[in-house]
Amino acid sequence: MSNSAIVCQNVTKQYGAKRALSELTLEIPKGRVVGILGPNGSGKSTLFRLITGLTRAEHGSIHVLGRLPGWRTNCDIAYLPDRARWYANHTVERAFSWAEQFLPGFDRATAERLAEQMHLELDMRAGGMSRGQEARLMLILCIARDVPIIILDEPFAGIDAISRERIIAGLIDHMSGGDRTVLISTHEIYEAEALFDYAVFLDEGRVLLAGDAEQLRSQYGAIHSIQQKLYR
Ligand SMILES: Nc1ncnc2c1ncn2[C@@H]1O[C@H](COP(=O)(O)OP(=O)(O)OP(=O)(O)O)[C@@H](O)[C@H]1O
Repeated sequence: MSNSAIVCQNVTKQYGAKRALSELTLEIPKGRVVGILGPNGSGKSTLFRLITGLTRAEHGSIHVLGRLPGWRTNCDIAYLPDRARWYANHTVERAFSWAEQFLPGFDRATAERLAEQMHLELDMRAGGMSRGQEARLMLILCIARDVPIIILDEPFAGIDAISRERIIAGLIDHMSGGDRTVLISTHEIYEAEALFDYAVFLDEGRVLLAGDAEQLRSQYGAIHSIQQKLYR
């Protein structure tokens, strides 16, 4: 059985004349927390949309747990898209009930524990939440699922530093020692660095550098300083 969670071979994705991914080849091992890093427009969200089957590549192949992306592989993926929102009239409690019914692998007890840890009250309505509170709700709905792959697209965007620290601490606590593969794209690399044990640096739809975070650190220094050097 393969040790790879996701395998991309020579993947090219065009949006009209714009090439978002260009002959991208990448192998992500199972059971790692992976930082998908790169400047605006480097192709991070496009890669996630291809993995979740929301869009198709013009060339190349993608395999998720050995299968082509589609509804079967999506039962194995919890995906938090960029700029995700929840139903305004749902309280946290109602969102958890909804998730229990409709999201494969959602565990309510885990969600309630995470909500307490991330200071999110169960009777709050999504419509009355601050951006940071809603971001925490969206994140919990994703990570409280017992699925082999979790994809978080910019989970910390627009969230203040205190809330970010709280979310990252909750994530580290929740993810540590698990056997899930977690892909996280973020520009908050300095704060999120401790989360990653594997890193992929993209630029203009290609992989510039990828590998085990410890090996990269011993070779080049901290992940955030690698980023500074690569995109200078
Ligand atoms: N639906 C679309 N139609 C046209 N062009 C698109 C579309 N989605 C993405 N692109 C383009 O593809 C390229 C890659 O975009 P993508 O959103 O994947 O980058 P990203 O690395 O996630 O960026 P960011 O860090 O800003 O979220 C960009 O140049 C973007 O403008």
